[in-house]
Amino acid sequence: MPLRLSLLDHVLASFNLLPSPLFDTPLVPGIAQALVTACELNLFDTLDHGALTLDSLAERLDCHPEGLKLLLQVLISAGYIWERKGRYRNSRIARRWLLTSSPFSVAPYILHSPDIVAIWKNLPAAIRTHQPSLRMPYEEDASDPEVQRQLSRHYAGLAALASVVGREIIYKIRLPKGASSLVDIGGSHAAYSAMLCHKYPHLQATVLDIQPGIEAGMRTVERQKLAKQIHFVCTDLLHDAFEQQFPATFDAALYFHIAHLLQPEQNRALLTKVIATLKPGGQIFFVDQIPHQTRYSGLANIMVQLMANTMEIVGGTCYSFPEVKDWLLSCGMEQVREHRLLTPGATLISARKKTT
Ligand SMILES: C[S@@+](CC[C@H](N)C(=O)[O-])C[C@H]1O[C@@H](n2cnc3c(N)ncnc32)[C@H](O)[C@@H]1O
Repeated sequence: MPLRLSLLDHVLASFNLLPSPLFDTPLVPGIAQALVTACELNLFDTLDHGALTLDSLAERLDCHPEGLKLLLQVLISAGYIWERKGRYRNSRIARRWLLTSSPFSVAPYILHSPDIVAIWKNLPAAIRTHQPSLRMPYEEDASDPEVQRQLSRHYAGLAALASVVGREIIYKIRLPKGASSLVDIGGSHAAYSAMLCHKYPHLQATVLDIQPGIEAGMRTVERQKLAKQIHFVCTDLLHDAFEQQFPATFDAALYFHIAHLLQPEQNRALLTKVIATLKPGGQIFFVDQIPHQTRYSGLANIMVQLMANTMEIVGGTCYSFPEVKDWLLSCGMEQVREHRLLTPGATLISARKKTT
């Protein structure tokens, strides 16, 4: 965690004797930049095979030792690096969450985070006008090399996030008995479909997305050798009648992190099409940042609130459980249930398609 307060800091802060707003900025953004810089330099992976002295680490990272020392000091204070007798090594946090070799690595999301921070520069305009001032990244011209790089960071970041939050979600998902087919709406990187295919080896998953998303998904499929189980269909979810290609075809649908991108009427229209692709009794699994479901976690609260602010800038929003439930019931679903997750910031909702 970036801000590690000593007991004295805590006591002074609790008596309101410290200028706490100065910790939120510029301290936290400064620590964030140090972390992004370390990931861009590949610092944590370089320390994966053991502790190194400043000079040998600087040589491997092609940095000046005196410059690198300053960065290391911040990373030590923030809890990412340990130093002993002049040798530097990864902390437990860095080993679990930042190494390419770790199945829990969120490093790709850290590398993507400056793109999110750049969106926040438009927050004042969005708050004043309650109008989007930027387009969604998916609406940008995907033939532009800079947009391609940005989308590639975005999908890699989302896939990394899936490796963290996905385990708990996939553990909680119980597909209908004998289920053999799944549609993953806007599934792009295919990480959730891949986890479900590992859990249900007879499952066939179809990922619907735009071409740049599919390219990210194909990399996952190739890495995890799932070409026989995961297939891709390039479609515009909002404008194409994909449900005509798949009438009552699937046992289950994933609708993960899609709702917050869309207006309520768009969600209702898209869900209607998705549900038309489900067999009677088929299930939909919905994951998103849901406000008011997170009273148990301060972290979850702030994550959902920041997501709502981000979406305000690009024309989306975060929806409450009653709103989602209302869409699902009006689209012919029943048994709408909310499943609490320990991982902060996401909520799983499941529902079943009526059989009559
Ligand atoms: C926020 S991401 C969610 C990705 C994935 N479901 C997850 O939970 O990590 C939204 C996804 O919707 C896809 N998408 C956005 N607009 C789309 C459209 N009009 N047609 C098809 N896919 C779209 C994006 O490419 C992206 O993969």
